[in-house]
Amino acid sequence: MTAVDVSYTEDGPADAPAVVLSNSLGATRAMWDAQVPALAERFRVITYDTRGHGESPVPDGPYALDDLVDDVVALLDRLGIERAHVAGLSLGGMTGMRLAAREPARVDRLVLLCTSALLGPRQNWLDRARTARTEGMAALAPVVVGRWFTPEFAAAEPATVARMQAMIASQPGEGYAGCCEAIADMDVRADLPAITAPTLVISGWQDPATPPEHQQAIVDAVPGAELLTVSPGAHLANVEQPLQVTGALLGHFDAAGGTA
Ligand SMILES: O=C(O)CC1=CCC(=O)O1
Repeated sequence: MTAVDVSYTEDGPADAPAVVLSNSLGATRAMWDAQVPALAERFRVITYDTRGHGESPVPDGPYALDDLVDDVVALLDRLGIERAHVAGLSLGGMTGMRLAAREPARVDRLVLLCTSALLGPRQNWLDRARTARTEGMAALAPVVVGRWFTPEFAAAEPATVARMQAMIASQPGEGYAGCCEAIADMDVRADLPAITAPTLVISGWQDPATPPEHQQAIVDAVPGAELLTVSPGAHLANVEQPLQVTGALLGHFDAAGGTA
């Protein structure tokens, strides 16, 4: 499949080092709203909607992980960016791992949040894709959002949870299904030793979707990778723990030098 022109937003100084943020399945670039203002003080921040999500094109699925990587490379080319720091959560992290292994010259430093190098069972993803196509996203949204936050956060922040559930429900069924199929066939374990970008891996201690042992496996395989575990935190740890995660992103990317 050829790359699509994904929809994106730029924040921060155009001449600062670039940071690209890649969203999770069922989310849009708005999932990074808590991180962008602080990052944009020092970096040229590009958030985008993964194909099949938000305002990006929705080609017919299935998609492959390499399609999602091709879209990021095309975005970097479109923006004239040779090399960027990259952070991705869950599906975004899968894209980040494959991008960093396949196109090492394009990735400076890497942050992988609440993600996995192999996320089975395959049939579950194919079943979820079928539900998205036949019943629509409103059928999936309540279950999916239940994995995004700890019960304590959900009780304390019902408006945030409602907003996120609405975000999931508004995704195109075909686009969501195509990305489920990309996850079904995704296995980047062999890519991990080839990642040369300095890598920080972030776990949500209470994440039921990609539990911490998935991130530990990534840390064990990526040369020099470091692990940060946030708690309490479930799958969308950047939303539940915005200060800690934003600080970690800044610290990791700043180590390469940003705009003072
Ligand atoms: O939706 C889920 O179950 C969690 C998830 C897996 C990949 C992703 O991006 O989110």
